[in-house]
Amino acid sequence: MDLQIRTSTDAGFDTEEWLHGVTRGFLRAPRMSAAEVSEWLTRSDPGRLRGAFTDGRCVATYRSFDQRLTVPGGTDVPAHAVTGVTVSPGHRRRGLLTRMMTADLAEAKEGGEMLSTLVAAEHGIYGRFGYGPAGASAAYTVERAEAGLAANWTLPAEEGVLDFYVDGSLVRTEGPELFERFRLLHPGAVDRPARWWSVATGEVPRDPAWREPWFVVHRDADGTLQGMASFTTDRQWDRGVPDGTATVHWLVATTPTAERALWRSVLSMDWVRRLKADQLPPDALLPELLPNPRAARVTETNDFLWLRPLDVPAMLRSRGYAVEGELVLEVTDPLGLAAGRFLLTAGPDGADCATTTRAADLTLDASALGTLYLGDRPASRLLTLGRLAEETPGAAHRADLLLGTHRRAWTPDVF
Ligand SMILES: CC(=O)SCCNC(=O)CCNC(=O)[C@H](O)C(C)(C)COP(=O)(O)OP(=O)(O)OC[C@H]1O[C@@H](n2cnc3c(N)ncnc32)[C@H](O)[C@@H]1OP(=O)(O)O
Repeated sequence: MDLQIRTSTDAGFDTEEWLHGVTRGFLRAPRMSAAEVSEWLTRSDPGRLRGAFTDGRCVATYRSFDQRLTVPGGTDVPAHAVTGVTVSPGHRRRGLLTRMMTADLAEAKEGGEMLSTLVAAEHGIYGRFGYGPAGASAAYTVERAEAGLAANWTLPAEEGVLDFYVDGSLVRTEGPELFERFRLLHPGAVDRPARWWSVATGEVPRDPAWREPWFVVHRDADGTLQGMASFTTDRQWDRGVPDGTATVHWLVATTPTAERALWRSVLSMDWVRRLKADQLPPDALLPELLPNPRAARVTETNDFLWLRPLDVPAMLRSRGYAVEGELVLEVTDPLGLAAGRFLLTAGPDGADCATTTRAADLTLDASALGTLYLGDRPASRLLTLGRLAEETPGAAHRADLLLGTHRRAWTPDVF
C-alpha cells in the first residue's frame, strides 16, 4: 500500500488526521473530540509537523517547534524541541521514525539551530540519533506525621503572605511573569507557551475525569509574587477511600522563603497526611525545608530531558562557566551534523569556541556532549562509563571543573 511521509507545508497534509494519529500513538483515545481538535488548531503553535499517511490514515507522527532552554549561567538559548513522536504498531521497525527524525534534524541544522531537545518515552530510542540524557527528575513522597511540622504552623508575617484557593484566571494573568523569573534560575527549564497555562487551569476542554486543581500563591512582605503551586487531593475524586494524599503538580518559587512556605502550607492543611510530587529535581530542596528531612523519600528517579548538539561552537559559547579553563573536544556524530574538533576557552567573563587543529583532550560522540552540556553529569563519570575517551591525562577532571554546576539540571515540565 502507498505510504508517504508529508510535512505540514505539503499539499494533502491532513492536520486533523495527524492529531488523531498522535492520540492513538500515545494510546490516549482512538480519536480526539471535535472540541479538542478545534482547540488545538486555534491555540497551538503547530510548529513543524511530519506524518506518514497511507490510505488517508496517519500511521506515524512527529513534531518539532521553537523552544527556549535555560543553560548554566542563567541565560536562555533557542532550542529545536521534538515531541509527538509516534509510529502505529503495525508500521514499527520499518524506519519511519528514522526517516522523519533525520530529515528534521538536517533541516534544523540547515536553519542554524544550535541544539535539539526532547523528553524520551524510553531510554533506548534516541541515543542513536545523537541525543544524550542531560537532566534528571525525581518523584518524592512526604509523610506529614514524620515531617516534624508544628500542628499550628503558619507563615510568619515578615516572610510574606500565602493566598489559598486563588482562581485559575489569576494564575493565567500573573503566572507567566513569575515563571519567566523562575525558569532562568534553573538550567534545563524550558518556556511555557500560552497554551500551557490554559491547559493547566482548565480553560480548555479536558477529559471528564479531570478535576480543577487548587492554586496557592506566595507574595513577599513587599507584595511581590514569589511563588505559585498547583495541587489536587484524593478527596476530589469519587473513587476509593481518601487516605489524605495531596499531589503537587507544579510548584515554582523564586526565593527559598517562597519555596519553603508553599511546601509547608500544603503539608499543613487539614485532611492532608501525605504529599506527593512527581516532577522534581533529584537534588530538590524539599527534604531540607522540613524540620525532619527524612520524612521526604525519593520514590523514583528518571532521565528526563535529552539534548542533541547541532552547532557545537554556538552552544558552548552560550552557556556560563564558573572557572577559567581550556578544553579541546573531538566530537564524532553518527549523523554528521555536529562533528569536528573544537577549542573551548571559557571563564566567568565569557567563552569562545571555534574549530581547531590542536590535539584533542577528550574524544566523545554528540550524545555524550549532549549529556555534558548542562553540567548534570561530570565528564569523569562518562569516562568511567566508557562514553568518552581521555586523550590528555587529567582532561576529564578539567572538564568536570569547567562544565560543572552547583545544582542539577531540571526540566519542570513535560513537552
Ligand atoms: C519525544 C517523544 O515524543 S517520545 C515518544 C516516543 N513514542 C512512543 O513511545 C510511542 C510508542 N512507540 C512508537 O511509536 C515507536 O516504537 C517509536 C516511535 C518509538 C519508534 O518508531 P519506529 O518507526 O519503529 O523506529 P525505527 O524503525 O526508525 O527504528 C529505528 C531504530 O530504533 C530502534 N528502536 C525503536 N524504538 C525503540 C525502543 N522503544 N527501544 C529501543 N530501540 C528502539 C529500532 O529497533 C531501530 O533500530 P535498528 O535500526 O538497529 O533496527
